[in-house]
Amino acid sequence: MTVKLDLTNSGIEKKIESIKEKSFGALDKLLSKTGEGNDFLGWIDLPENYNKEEYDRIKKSAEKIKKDSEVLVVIGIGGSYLGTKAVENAIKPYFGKLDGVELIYAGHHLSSTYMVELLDYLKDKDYSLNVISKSGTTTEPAVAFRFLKEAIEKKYGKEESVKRIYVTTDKEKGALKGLANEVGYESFVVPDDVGGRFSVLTAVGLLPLAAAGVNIDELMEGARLGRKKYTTKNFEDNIALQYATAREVLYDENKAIEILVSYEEKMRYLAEWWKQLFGESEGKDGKGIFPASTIFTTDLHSMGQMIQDGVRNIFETVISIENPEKNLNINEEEANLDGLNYIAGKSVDYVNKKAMEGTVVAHVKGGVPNIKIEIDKLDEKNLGELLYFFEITVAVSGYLLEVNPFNQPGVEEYKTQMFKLLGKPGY
Ligand SMILES: O=P(O)(O)OC[C@H]1O[C@H](O)[C@H](O)[C@@H](O)[C@@H]1O
Repeated sequence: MTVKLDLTNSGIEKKIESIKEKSFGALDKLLSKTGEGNDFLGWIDLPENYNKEEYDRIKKSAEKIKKDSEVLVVIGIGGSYLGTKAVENAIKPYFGKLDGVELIYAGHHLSSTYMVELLDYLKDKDYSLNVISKSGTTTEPAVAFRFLKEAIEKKYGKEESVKRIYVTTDKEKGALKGLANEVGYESFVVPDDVGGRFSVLTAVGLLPLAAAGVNIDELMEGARLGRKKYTTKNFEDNIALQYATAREVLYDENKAIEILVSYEEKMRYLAEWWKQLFGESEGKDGKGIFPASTIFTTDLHSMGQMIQDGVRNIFETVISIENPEKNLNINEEEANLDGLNYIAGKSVDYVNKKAMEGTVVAHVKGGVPNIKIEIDKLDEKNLGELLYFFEITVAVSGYLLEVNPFNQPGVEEYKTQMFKLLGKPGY
């Protein structure tokens, strides 16, 4: 077992028994494709059932990008960039990069300052663009692409720039597809039945990740393992089902906020990806657990007070990484002026783990139930499995909540209001 679940500090182990059957029903609905949103279930079989020709083309394009570019600008928002950023940040070293290009993100907000500074930064870099939008019509990446396309064409000329632009979008719909067809950009497909927030294991995530030097074969292998484990119709063996059930019980007990906690800074963006996955899937019809995230021990010094003593509507889900990639021991110092000799001979990770254990005790005592997810180490394979684990969990959770986990009608509201203010035709 690579991903493990520990519910001993959740305080609800007995209650889980009582809704086990309901959870089974939810998983069954998902796997038999009879629930709401069943036209968006392509992600379930994706680890096995993906387009092999396209997968090879992704690898070839990644090699070409590595050869002719120092930077790949990933243009996308929401599900079109968060999975990439989550995996990239979890895998790459803190300082420097893997054996691949530097990924720079664009089109994930509308900061004019960012765009000016990015265009300036790219001036003396060799770069390529990967514009990613399932709908092909999202404003933020469209605006960014307009600027970046102009810049790349100016730098390399029309002909060469076409070979440096990669488009990932719907197979036939949307403005981006139209443009790609017209100009002849190398294109990749976001399958119809895979929603944006479930698309990290399609070309959406795989092309930029491969270009950055992430091992996408291992990522897919992990997801394949996840598919075997988390589609199992056996409660005792299926920890995604157990996690979804625990969340449902806690929500029934008015724990309306879930904080995803990690003690590893590299997991910051995995939590951002998780927030979109859970927030967009569950938050509807006046229901849903609000997904939040913290990195400890950093945020214990800022959010710790609120978690320990504030409104008791929180539970925590801690992702613990058993073995850090790297570790170092704290040395003994004769003078001991900093008073740290009591931990001399211990490793930094040992201190981190004790902080984790102590925090669990403190928060549980303070009325914050704790769920622990454990992985043995942070690598592509475990990440692939973890991504898939969360995807199954959120689908089952959504059905338990009796919402459609696969749409996001609420997101349209801000767009409508913004378009009205901008004077977009038809609004
Ligand atoms: O890939 P796109 O179609 O550009 O969508 C990007 C994102 O924006 C939308 O507004 C949705 O709420 C997200 O689910 C989606 O991931």
